[in-house]
Amino acid sequence: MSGTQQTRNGTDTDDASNEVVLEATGVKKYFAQADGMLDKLLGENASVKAVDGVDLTVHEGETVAVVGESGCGKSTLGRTLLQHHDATAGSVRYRGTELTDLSDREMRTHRRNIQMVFQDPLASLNPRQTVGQILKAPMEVHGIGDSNEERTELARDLLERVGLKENQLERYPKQFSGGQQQRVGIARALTLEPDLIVADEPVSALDVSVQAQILNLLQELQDELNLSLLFITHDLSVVRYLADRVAVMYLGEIVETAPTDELFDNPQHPYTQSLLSAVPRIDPEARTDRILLEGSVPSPLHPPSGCRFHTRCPKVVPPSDWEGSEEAFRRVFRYRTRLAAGELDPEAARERLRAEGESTDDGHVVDHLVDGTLRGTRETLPADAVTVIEEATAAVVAGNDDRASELVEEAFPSPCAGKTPETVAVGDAHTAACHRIE
Ligand SMILES: Nc1ncnc2c1ncn2[C@@H]1O[C@H](COP(=O)(O)OP(=O)(O)OP(=O)(O)O)[C@@H](O)[C@H]1O
Repeated sequence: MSGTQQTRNGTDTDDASNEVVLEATGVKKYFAQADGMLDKLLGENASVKAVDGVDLTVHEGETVAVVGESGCGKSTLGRTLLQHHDATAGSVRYRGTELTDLSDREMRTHRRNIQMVFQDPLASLNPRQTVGQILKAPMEVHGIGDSNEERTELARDLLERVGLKENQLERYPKQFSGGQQQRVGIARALTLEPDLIVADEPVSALDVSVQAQILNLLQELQDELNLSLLFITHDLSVVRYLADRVAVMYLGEIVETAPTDELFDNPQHPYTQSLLSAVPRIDPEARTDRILLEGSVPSPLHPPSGCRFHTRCPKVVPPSDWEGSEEAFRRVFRYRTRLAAGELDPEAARERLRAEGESTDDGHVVDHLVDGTLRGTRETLPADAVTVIEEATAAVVAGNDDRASELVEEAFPSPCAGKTPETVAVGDAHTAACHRIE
């Protein structure tokens, strides 16, 4: 990050004056693939690239949000930063100390400083312990408080601090509402007086009416205790008033980082733009049409080549010698993507023709699939492109999928599929990785 900005609690986050609490560089977390039959067929060395080269910095008193759809690797990133997972590669420094080099025993001391709040508070609280026991257990391990009475007193203070009553110390987690359970989860995270909290979807399991209360609580605590907060969420609307900076994650990579207001006002990456288009905006001028992304996040077992978002990107870049419009290119590129995903289904087409009493020979099936693909846009495409679509579809119907893929990959190349985009600065403290802005 460069330059100066104000954190939500009013302090400057100037590189020169504001200390870096957490600095992740090139962090990767790959999981060995489970030992199933399909996995064996896919190759022994296949690994799930859940986090794949992430750089992230959190300054003192700053809230950084990591956002992205489900399955983008956000939780894995959070857990890897906290050393709950061993990083496959990369560096994680907490106030200058390299955490990935520490032994378990050495890490235990640092855990005091970095705590986690989980999505499902009930699952993360021991049901057989009272709240008092839950709060006092970490204090005992870390030698906080000289006596049980002193620890009980500290636990009471914590409960009050998170908006619960001190007489609730003897209750069990199940006796609390969801929002109250999350308050207990937050109190537990605070027992060791950490200076960094990683909150993984802390409100997404709660009723909407309770979400704002928990977000307010986190913000109040942050102001009061000068905490740094790494806030993980799939919901961009949650971060608007909470985060100082946002890192947008897609399929294991950070694709855009910016101060929150800048990200909302001037998003650069098409993925960010599509996430933002789903956020309700009060200002009518700021409203944009909803950009619907097709499909879900691809498997991190075999992530797409080039820009990982290219298979779903509504702004995929045509090659320099493309003769049609950008819109026309995106249509043929979509065909290429569908074909690669095995979504062109000759048998379903044949069934439909049969049901309609039409001929089901290969020629008719090809025509039916091509018509479905072009759907009244034939005239808007260069003639060569139509020919390629016809030939590739014929290859699919003949059972030669490899030939079909070859044809479309050669005829409809895109820098987005061919080359990984560089992360470039697009403004003050604003970076993005997209071929459109290189
Ligand atoms: N222990 C594991 N072994 C194998 N794959 C895993 C493991 N943990 C996560 N993954 C895979 O890594 C990818 C990223 O998962 P992760 O939970 O980090 O994503 P996420 O963005 O936090 O999504 P969600 O909000 O749904 O948890 C997913 O494809 C997931 O299936």
